[in-house]
Amino acid sequence: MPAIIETSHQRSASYGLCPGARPDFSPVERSDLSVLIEKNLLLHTHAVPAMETLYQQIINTHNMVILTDAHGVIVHSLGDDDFLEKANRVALRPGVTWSEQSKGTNAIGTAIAEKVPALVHADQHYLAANHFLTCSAAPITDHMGNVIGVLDVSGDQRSFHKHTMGLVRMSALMIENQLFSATFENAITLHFHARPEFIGTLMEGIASFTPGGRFLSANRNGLFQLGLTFASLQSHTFSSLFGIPVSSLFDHYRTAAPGLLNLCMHSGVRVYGRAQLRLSNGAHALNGGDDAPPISAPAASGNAAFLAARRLSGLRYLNTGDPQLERVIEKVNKVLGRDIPIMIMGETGTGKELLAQAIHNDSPRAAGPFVAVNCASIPETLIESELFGYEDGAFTGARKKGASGRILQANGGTLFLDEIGDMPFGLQARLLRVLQERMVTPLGGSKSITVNVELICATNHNLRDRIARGLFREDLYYRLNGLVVKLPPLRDRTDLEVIVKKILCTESPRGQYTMAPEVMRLFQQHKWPGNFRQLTNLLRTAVIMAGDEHEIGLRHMPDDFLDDVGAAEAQQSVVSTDKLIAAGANLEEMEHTVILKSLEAHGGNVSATARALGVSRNTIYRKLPNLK
Ligand SMILES: Nc1ncnc2c1ncn2[C@@H]1O[C@H](COP(=O)(O)OP(=O)(O)OP(=O)(O)O)[C@@H](O)[C@H]1O
Repeated sequence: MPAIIETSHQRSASYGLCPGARPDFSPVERSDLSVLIEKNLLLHTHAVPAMETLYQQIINTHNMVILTDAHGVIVHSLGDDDFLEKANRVALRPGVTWSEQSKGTNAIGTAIAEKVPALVHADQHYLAANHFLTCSAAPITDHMGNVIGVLDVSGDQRSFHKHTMGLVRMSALMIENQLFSATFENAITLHFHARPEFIGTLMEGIASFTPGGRFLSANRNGLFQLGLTFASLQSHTFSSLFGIPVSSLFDHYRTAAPGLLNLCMHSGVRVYGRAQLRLSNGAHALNGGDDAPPISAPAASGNAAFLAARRLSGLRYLNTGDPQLERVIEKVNKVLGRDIPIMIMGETGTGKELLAQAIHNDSPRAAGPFVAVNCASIPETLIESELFGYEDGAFTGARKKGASGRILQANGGTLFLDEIGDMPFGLQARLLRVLQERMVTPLGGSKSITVNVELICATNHNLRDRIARGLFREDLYYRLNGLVVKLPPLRDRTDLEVIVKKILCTESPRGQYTMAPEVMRLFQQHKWPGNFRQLTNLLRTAVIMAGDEHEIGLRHMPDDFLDDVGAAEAQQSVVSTDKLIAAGANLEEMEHTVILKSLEAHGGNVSATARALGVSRNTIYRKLPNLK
């Protein structure tokens, strides 16, 4: 008999239980049962979906799935009818307690007593009346490590299956992780694992920190990976555990970088991570995708922790030393909170949305919602209902209860209309009316609702040009352009090196990567048509390519980038060949010059040079035998 069962039998005897005795079957009163469910509501809410999924795995196997509270009282059960009848005979039903004190050795009671998963099979049960059972139970713990309930699968002992225990443990873990995610408000949470593919799975570690970086708690796998007990973690902070400031985690979250953070734990073990911010109104957003829900306002304004978290994404974090951008920030700062619409111009990827979010975060409306709408990405037929909302049954396909619309959702906060130049002409008049009257009327509705939104628009079109072509209303244009600011494209910024360092730091917060000078030179020359979006993606890939190497060189650059810069190089060479021709150089000399120039640009990397010039490496070696 396993040691855990033997110890449990001794405990059962010490409770004065007799193996042959008829156990106490009396369930609690029905009314007490509702109090019990009420008391365990959070556990019940998160456990029921997991129990249903678990039940689907074991359906028709003469088993049942059971949830108990911390004392072993059954709160909820699901089971096969034929087995339920048998189970009833031993009172495996809601309201009955299965603690060891009441039933002797059994999986539920023993899991609670030992705080570990327990499998109790047939005659391992203390009471002879329960020998026909086989039971697998796993305790469910809260964020402090306290057992708050037990998940159990019990069935006829002839139906024993060796995988049942594994299923129960995984389901209990799933419930714990869900409870953990619902626990902390105003916290930044790190989801981490040594293997990136495990993030988002049951195996991930989850650790929550206050916005100031103080450790709050970690789930079971988080504690395991950190290698510290819950008690000893209480004195830790994000930076004492991961060696970087918690602001890096916010930075990663703020830039919505789809890549994972590469972190080094205090133990020296490397892990990958992703940040999640949970705010006091229950709104949360996972980084890593355009479909992340917008952050909306907390119920009560003035929440210090919430505002602290927001400020970490403010305007001053965008200022990396470029004088043009400094002027933009200066101007914007002057109109903050003055009810002046801001129009942001700039090429794609120059950070228009990030600037709009930073303006909101620094404005007196920071505690209100920030709602972003991209007018170019919503089909013309849907944009009206998306913006203005609609009443019950306003059009075919409308949701039964209607929808509030994005303008109303931004009430009390900021509405960011991206690509405003693409707003259908017909709707522009409606938008103008909303801005002038500060009222919105949902589609199909007759009542107007007062709204109070700060408006920020962005465009990369020349709106004057669109007005001249009859595509944009002049009156709306004048209503929108209170303060017009222009974000410089990356190629015109003087702070490229700082930007690169900042992005590298976000991608790999320990700052272990530097750029090879020849790559930086190419970066300075490149036109960056995709601006920040292109640069961020390129660096993200380069960091992965570099792996354990500390310097990012040309060999870590993607081919399309090398092709682009190669083509530009070649063009520059053509210009200089004019000079060579004028100087009377022959073809061979010109070829030498072009190859040498390209080699220089590629830091002497023959493969990159060959790729850029569209020839094989052998050709390069043949033309420049001294290279070998
Ligand atoms: N200053 C910055 N530092 C780091 N990353 C930035 C910065 N500005 C923008 N980015 C990143 O570049 C990407 C594009 O930014 P954003 O969406 O704000 O640009 P945009 O001008 O609104 O683009 P579009 O015109 O295509 O909508 C985002 O992933 C953003 O996180």
